[in-house]
Amino acid sequence: MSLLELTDVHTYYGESHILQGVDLAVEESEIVALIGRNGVGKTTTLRSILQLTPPREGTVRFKGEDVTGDSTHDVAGRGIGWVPEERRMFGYLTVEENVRVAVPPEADFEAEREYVFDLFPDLERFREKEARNLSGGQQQMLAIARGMVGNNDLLLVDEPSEGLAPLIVEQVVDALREASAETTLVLVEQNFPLAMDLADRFYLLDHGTVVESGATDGVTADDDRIRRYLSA
Ligand SMILES: Nc1ncnc2c1ncn2[C@@H]1O[C@H](COP(=O)(O)OP(=O)(O)OP(=O)(O)O)[C@@H](O)[C@H]1O
Repeated sequence: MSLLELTDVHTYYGESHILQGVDLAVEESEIVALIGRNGVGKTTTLRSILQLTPPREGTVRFKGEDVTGDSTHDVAGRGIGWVPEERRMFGYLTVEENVRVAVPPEADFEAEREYVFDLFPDLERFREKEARNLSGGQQQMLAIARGMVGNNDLLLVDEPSEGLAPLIVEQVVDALREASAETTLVLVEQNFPLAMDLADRFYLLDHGTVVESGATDGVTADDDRIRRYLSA
């Protein structure tokens, strides 16, 4: 049984048929990258998993259970964390307060704080700093930390390297590697070499379906089967 399984998922925004039968599976402790041009449905796939935009057809299974049509709150509560593209944090709250608001009421805040600060010691140094005063890389790290809170078994990360300078991207990659020792990762990533470097496997999307997939080992952007879907 796979940790996450999407079968023939069709998702719409109004009348726009965005996902047109997505099939994918993610095994425990893997890092899986979703790649493809702008607008092919990568973010929509993450939204479909979380039931933020529930699929109209097909099924999403997590830990063997069909979660299609469940509330996002319930799906997340089963152990799925989300790091949205826009990072969504509270700018006027400190790093520590941002972690605090991510901790579910029933969880132990002290334990969760220790867990994320152990994982990301840089954040501990900035714990009193307001999130709006962090650098882009530090904000991304905080967003990842917030996604890790609650002992999630799966973390969905949307465009972690977007808008970051190369040196900062390296820090974020390190943070994701730290995270992956603890949890399974599915990431949407536009930076193709980075996606191949970080992930174990990839799914290449085009027009709302998976057109290629496999191990990332040795795959380059020059690969014919990749190039025709990535170049404009
Ligand atoms: N809320 C929405 N309402 C209507 N259409 C949407 C909405 N969000 C996204 N779309 C459209 O759905 C399609 C897929 O978007 P999606 O964000 O999943 O693409 P993506 O592969 O993640 O690309 P990007 O890197 O641009 O985010 C696009 O054509 C986009 O314009």
